[in-house]
Amino acid sequence: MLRPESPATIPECRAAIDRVDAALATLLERRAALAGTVQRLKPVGGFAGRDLARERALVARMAVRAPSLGAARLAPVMNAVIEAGLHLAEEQARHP
Ligand SMILES: C=C(O[C@@H]1C=C(C(=O)O)C=C[C@H]1O)C(=O)O
Repeated sequence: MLRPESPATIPECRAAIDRVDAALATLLERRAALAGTVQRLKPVGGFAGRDLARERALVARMAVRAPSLGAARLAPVMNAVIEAGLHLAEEQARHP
């Protein structure tokens, strides 16, 4: 995890945001790889095997760690993340 910072100027804030985005990109890449492995292991992978109950549960767990955003704001973010992973997995299944 990145250590918390309290930047005071716009350039400092933007530099701190860029550091967070770099960490997010690394985590998103790792997440997509793990979610892709799950798609290959599930009896029905990809969009056809979507598990909305699990998606709601992971959003609820994340909301505990991100209380300002809360589940309602995290849900569309994670929906986009999950769908990006499913699109990638389906593409990789078509072109291994
Ligand atoms: C990864 C899975 O497949 C899908 C993708 C998910 C995800 O990216 O977190 C969650 C649930 C499923 O819709 C899974 O079933 O665990």
